[in-house]
Amino acid sequence: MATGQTKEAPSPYIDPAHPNIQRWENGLVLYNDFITEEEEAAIIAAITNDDRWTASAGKRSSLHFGPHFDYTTFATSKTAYTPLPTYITDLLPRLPIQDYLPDQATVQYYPPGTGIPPHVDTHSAFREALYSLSLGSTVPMTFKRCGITEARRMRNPKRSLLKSTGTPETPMGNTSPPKAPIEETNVESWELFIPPRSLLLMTGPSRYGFTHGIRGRKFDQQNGQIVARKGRYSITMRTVTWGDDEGCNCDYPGVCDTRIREEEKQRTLAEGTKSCPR
Ligand SMILES: O=C(O)CCC(=O)C(=O)O
Ligand SMILES: [Fe+2]
Repeated sequence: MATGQTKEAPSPYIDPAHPNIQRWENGLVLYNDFITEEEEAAIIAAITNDDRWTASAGKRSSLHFGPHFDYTTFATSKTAYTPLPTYITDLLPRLPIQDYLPDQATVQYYPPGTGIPPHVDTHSAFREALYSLSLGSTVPMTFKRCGITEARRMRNPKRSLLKSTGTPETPMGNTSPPKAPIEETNVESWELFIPPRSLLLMTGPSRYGFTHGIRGRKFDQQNGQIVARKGRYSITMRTVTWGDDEGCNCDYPGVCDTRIREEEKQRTLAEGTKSCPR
């Protein structure tokens, strides 16, 4: 159900030969029934058996595989590493893009009422394809085309990828006093209901130039019905770039960490030139 400017997702393109696959113009693809109910139950059992979970009632919690995702740098840790479990490696040969495969995964549990703030996964940290496998409950995910608001938020020093104070509960790390809201009109923003057992793939603009996030609600309005959310697990799978920072030419400099770092470097140089006594 639309909230503010957020609308329902536009109609996807569906190839009649593959009715389970929905594609959007911005590069988003949803593979419905990517896994069976039996596979879902087995994966949930394996996830819940992991002895690294710590009690955090009523909060989103996560487990990391491959190089651990670091919520202070919004990239992967250079030191913390856990091998991918077989319930993830077994899925790799079935992923739609086989040119390169995920080597990092974050498993998250969302109790009803929790979500994840809108964010763009760090451009420089991961290759293009981002996957999210959903288990347990349908949730609406909001996709918003990035504009001035996101560019400003990404440049907030408290959020900065270099000086971030972000925590797992605030991946955008934006903890400063709110600035005057920016008037944005006609910004593309829509909610897509993501069912359990589906695989979401973000590529192109949906990966680089749209935020994605989940509002923390206990109930959702879906097709005119109020539906209680259940607990949801997701497995986000990504391919680490391993520090091959070759600059970036993406079409979204406003939310590109590589460009922001370059801006900061230029600003520091300019300030150094100004203060340098002749
Ligand atoms: O839970 C999800 O499906 C998405 C999680 C996500 O966006 C992330 O971990 O970056
Ligand atoms: Fe994400």
